[in-house]
Amino acid sequence: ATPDEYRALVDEGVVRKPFEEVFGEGDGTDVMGILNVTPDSFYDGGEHDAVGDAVERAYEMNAEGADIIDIGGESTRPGAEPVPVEEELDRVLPVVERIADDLTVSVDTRKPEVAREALEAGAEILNDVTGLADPETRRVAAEAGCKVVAMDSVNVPVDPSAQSYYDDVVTDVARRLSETALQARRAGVSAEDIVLDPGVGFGKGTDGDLELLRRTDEIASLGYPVLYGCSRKSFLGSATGEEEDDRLAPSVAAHFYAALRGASYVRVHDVAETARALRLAESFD
Ligand SMILES: Nc1nc2ncc(COP(=O)(O)OP(=O)(O)O)nc2c(=O)[nH]1
Repeated sequence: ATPDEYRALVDEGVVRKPFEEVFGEGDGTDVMGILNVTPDSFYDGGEHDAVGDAVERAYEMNAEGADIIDIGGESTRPGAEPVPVEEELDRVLPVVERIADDLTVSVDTRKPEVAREALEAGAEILNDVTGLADPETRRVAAEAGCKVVAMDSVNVPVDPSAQSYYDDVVTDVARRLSETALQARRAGVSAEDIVLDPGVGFGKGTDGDLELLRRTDEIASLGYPVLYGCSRKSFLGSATGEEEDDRLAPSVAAHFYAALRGASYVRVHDVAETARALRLAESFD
């Protein structure tokens, strides 16, 4: 939407977010640093203190400019091994407990039990790739009064009977995200605690991911802060032709662009490089 179209939507009360926050000054874009506490990250069969390593990495990301540390105990990659609740708790809780007093922690989980215990241990944000599809998770978030990142994951339709009426991925994702936000609010999650995330890399295909990035401003004009998580994702490799490299440059460029087009948060592996690029974006304001 252009600023004029957006202003008209605000006047009609269609969208909630103040105009200037989406198109104007705003307070910049926050960096969410990714801290995977999964076997293929820190755990090497218990050879040495995996919790200590994770804690060290959390403080390192904070020093590099991360505003939030996103702790995940289960990979969401398609085909990844599901992790039992107890195991996910054993991976996540010790790290949350060690850093939550100093750092802003989000917990990246699909399980209400993990959400509840991580929030009790001091996490302030629930990051749910299923968009709080589980009613129990919505109850946990409402009771905790925490911030939530609700991500669109196409294989978890909010309303199973709703078909994708559009042939346009951005309209389709925007519709599902609006339904996701309404579903959370009906469960008692406050509107100002909701961050929406189009779920780049989750079932939209390379073209869909590129379109969601290109039209960040349309997702950002839904009336809620948005988070983009493009870091090192395969669509960046396909789009730039470097299939196997670490995709650092396209990841930083993607989040720089998303920030300019209205994203309030970016979820990244490479915190220092991204934080520096965002300072350039903020200098444009
Ligand atoms: N809100 C949000 N959460 C997410 N969690 C995991 C992944 C991808 O998970 P995975 O492929 O396991 O890798 P990593 O956690 O290293 O990004 N992507 C997102 C995302 O885009 N948005």
